[in-house]
Amino acid sequence: MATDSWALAVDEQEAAAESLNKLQLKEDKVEAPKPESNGTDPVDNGAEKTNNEEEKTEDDDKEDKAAQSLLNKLIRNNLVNTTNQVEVLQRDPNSPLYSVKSFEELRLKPQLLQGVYAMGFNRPSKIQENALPMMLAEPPQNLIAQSQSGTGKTAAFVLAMLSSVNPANRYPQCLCLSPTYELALQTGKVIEQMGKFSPELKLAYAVRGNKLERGQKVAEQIVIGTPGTVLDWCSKLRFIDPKKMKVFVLDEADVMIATQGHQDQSIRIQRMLPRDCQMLLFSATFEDSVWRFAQKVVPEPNIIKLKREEETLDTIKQYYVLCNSREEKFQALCNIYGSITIAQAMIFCHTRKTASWLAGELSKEGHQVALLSGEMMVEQRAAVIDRFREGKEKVLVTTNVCARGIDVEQVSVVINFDLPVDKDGNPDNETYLHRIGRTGRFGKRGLAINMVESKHSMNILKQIEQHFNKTIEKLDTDDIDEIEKINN
Ligand SMILES: Nc1ncnc2c1ncn2[C@@H]1O[C@H](COP(=O)(O)OP(=O)(O)OP(=O)(O)O)[C@@H](O)[C@H]1O
Repeated sequence: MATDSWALAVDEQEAAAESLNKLQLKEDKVEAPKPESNGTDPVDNGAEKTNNEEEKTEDDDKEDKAAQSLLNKLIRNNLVNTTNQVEVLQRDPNSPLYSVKSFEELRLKPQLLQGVYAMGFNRPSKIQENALPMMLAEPPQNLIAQSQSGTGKTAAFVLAMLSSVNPANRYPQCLCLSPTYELALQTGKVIEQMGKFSPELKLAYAVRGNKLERGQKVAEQIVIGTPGTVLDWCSKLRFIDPKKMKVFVLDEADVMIATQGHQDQSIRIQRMLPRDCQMLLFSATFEDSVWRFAQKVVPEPNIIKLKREEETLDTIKQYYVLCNSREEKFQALCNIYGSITIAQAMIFCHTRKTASWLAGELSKEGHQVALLSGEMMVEQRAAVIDRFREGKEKVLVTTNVCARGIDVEQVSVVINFDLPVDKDGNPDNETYLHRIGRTGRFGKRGLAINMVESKHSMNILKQIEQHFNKTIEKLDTDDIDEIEKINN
């Protein structure tokens, strides 16, 4: 497998850099000054927010699905540990259900099997067990597959594409759509790695900045690209003949539909493909909007879903600490650090401003602190997470960005310096679960400590307690004996 003429040329780096910059979230906005605290007991203080519960600015850690997906790929080098079961809905329930426990059973071409093993894959993942036989079946089967990120979807459809290509034919036979330039590049890398022992198979990148001569035809058998450029190559520019496609993959459908333009372009591309082209669609999540899109793109699909493991907080001890101000919260944190041994901790703040203030204060106290926030480039975030994972820093201060997906085994304590709330100020239970789920992984015991600084945040805490039907106990951080007990 090689990328020849279409491998990104130097003069196209500009487009790449521009595209990468898009992943950089906007700069902090200056926040309006807040009124002074009246200094009364926050818990009896009405439902008002205190001066320390800053409003999030609109752009503060705006959710960027493409950035999160890229980050997950950059920081992950292994399959997500999952014991989940797969649910398979076959289009033809009469055909025997077939799943494989080994790659040999798939009767892959020897070079591909070699590629699979060279990547360090010993056996198929849960989703691959069921998806691969379906994708490699004769006649080809359409598939809509949903499973969490990191469960092996990319590897599965790459194998399906590589298997169906006829290397003797020098025109595109497999087309894969990715939502962004960077994600296309990541998938391209997997295609190159897995196709390493098949030098006759070639890959082209249909991404912005990759220009061909007028009248030229793509000779590579596999094309990976973003919807806008692929559409141009298939229609206006006619670099590709869509009628010859055998496999069409739409990857990261949930990220794709976050951009309306991409959704429309994908549908237009799909309509140019021949009826017998195999359609495969993958997504990590499946809200209604994704389903509606999937059904437009994939006719008569087989469906594979990974049943979500019930997330449980049973192994995590949860406490709250009552404070009056941001400074008191910080003091409580210092008391906790002074009393118990903490291998590694993650501390979550509501805004970037609080996070950087807290990181500064903790550094002054002599802690090795890493700060992770939304205005960093995705590559920088990945580097911070890697360092933390390696134990170079013991404390990671962060906002909601990156609450998901970070998997650091050493994290023994999660601190909600600010409780998670949604944009309307209501408790964000899902984020709470994700945050405190950073500790207590794989059945280990973990500790979660919530800082409460007003009646408002106490109400939020109570609602979180009710939602999870789990008592969150009060902790007096002025009492060293009491703090020591929580670690037992
Ligand atoms: N059968 C396997 N055995 C071991 N590792 C695997 C296997 N399949 C995939 N992997 C590895 O697991 C990681 C995640 O796989 P992959 O990227 O295919 O997941 P994904 O579900 O497509 O994730 P995303 O939703 O983020 O795109 C990769 O590092 C990949 O190399």
